[in-house]
Amino acid sequence: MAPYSADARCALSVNVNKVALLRNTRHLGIPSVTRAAELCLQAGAQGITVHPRPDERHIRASDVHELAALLKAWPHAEFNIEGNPTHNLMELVRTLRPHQATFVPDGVDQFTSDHGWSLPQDAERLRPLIAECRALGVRVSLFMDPLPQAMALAAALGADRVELYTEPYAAAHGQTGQAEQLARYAQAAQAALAAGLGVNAGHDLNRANLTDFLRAVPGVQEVSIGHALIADALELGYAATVRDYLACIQAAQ
Ligand SMILES: CC(=O)[C@@H](O)[C@H](O)COP(=O)(O)O
Ligand SMILES: NCC(=O)COP(=O)(O)O
Repeated sequence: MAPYSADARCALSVNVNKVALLRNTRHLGIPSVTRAAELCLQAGAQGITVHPRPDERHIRASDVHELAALLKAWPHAEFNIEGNPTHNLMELVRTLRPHQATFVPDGVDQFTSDHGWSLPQDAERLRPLIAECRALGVRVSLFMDPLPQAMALAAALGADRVELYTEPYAAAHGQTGQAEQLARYAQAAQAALAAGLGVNAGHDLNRANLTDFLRAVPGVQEVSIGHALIADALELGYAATVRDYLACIQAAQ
């Protein structure tokens, strides 16, 4: 894994879960998930993220296969598949070998992702699954709360990166607790970098809070953004929305 360089720009990976959620409310196949991904890539997004949950409430296994096929035409873009590796994630990783697998400790019926892995408690379950992904050439990112003391444990498991769960920061943005949250995330990122891990971030990031986060938290290589970005795209269109988010990232460089 190449170490993070200060001049590396943070990549935008668009999570298209919510396009699938809308698509699934009728049997018409619209809005198209692959078309949404293609338009976001054409506008400059550096990757596509999906979280195919076991109940297929939004992204279905068929979507994941179709997106993998689409991304073959975008060699510089990355495919990030999120999920719980003890549920349905590994079958997709073994078959499709995405650039990155993000391990998320969600339960089957969970409303949305709302916490990271508990280390060392989860360590021994994760270790062989991380090793299998790496043997397949798939980068592993662990979805983590911003706990500095957990970062060395994540690295010791063989993870390549952590994804900092950013909902607590997003909830505090624009409030009195914003600076305290940013300090938490900066400390966690510094601990991750010191442990040789790459740093990703995601959950409830949006155009209002993204630049402040990237200015305060060092070394973020990738943000995966879905809910707010797709909501913005309903108003602005995919291309203009992606360009706005890229501008938010650029403003922090
Ligand atoms: C792991 C994470 O924070 C999100 O990527 C998650 O995929 C959101 O899932 P829903 O889109 O089902 O809320
Ligand atoms: N890993 C975070 C992600 O992919 C999207 O999260 P959100 O922007 O939908 O909250």
